[in-house]
Amino acid sequence: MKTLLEMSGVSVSFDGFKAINNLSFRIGEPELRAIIGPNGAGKTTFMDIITGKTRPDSGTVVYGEKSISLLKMSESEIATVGVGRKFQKPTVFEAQTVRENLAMALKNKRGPFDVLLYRKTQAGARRIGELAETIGLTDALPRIAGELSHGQKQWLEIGMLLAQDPRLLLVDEPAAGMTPAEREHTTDLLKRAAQKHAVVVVEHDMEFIRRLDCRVTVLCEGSVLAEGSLDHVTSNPEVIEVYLGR
Ligand SMILES: Nc1ncnc2c1ncn2[C@@H]1O[C@H](COP(=O)(O)OP(=O)(O)OP(=O)(O)O)[C@@H](O)[C@H]1O
Repeated sequence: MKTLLEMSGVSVSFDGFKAINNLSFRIGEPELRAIIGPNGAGKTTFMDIITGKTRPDSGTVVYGEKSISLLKMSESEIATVGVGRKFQKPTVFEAQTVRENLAMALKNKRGPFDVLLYRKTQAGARRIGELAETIGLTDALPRIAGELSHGQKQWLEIGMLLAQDPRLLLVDEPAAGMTPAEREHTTDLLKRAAQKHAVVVVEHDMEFIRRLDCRVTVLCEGSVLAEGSLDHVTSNPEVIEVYLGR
């Protein structure tokens, strides 16, 4: 597995408080990685640094074969090189159908006016079909997105991110507000996405993480406290003390 993103010695302070403290992290492509840690551990800040929303005070973040520095790029440039982010709250176009949402999200090199045209091309229709299958919304394609359940909206948004062919997908607390059946579907979906992409999932729900069955990074006070299989990290006394034992 080749490395897609490597963060080394990254620190960031907010008003003198070190939210990220000499953090080093590496993810391969493809790979599925879960990030856990107590409140305030720096999980959101970690993702903000990758997407360019927060600039670190020191350290490096390099990406891709050419090891380009993400720290020199704007948020939109970082998105263009293939970093997609899914926030906790779903943001789909509620008044459009599932099919239209996916069509709008498809990478379209011909400009915005051709979006609906693209939908009608064979390649576009095939890709929409594939995406719908990946996210388990094939039967829902003609439905208005606003009528979907919370879980279905989350899957649609993941599909919209996948439509843009990201190389790295950052997913923030996907299990929140989902039914047990929706959570199960979501873990399957993320595992499928991680066969081709690098996928980082920040989540508190340990059952969800167990189902992801992937390498886990434990963050604490802005640094990596432990890393490895879920069984490995959850048997670490320090992890039990700061996170699990509370
Ligand atoms: N813009 C900011 N200004 C000041 N402090 C901040 C800012 N962003 C984050 N912090 C602080 O940095 C620390 C890390 O926050 P962060 O949101 O990254 O943690 P987290 O692991 O995502 O927590 P949670 O699990 O609660 O979402 C916290 O103590 C937070 O209060």
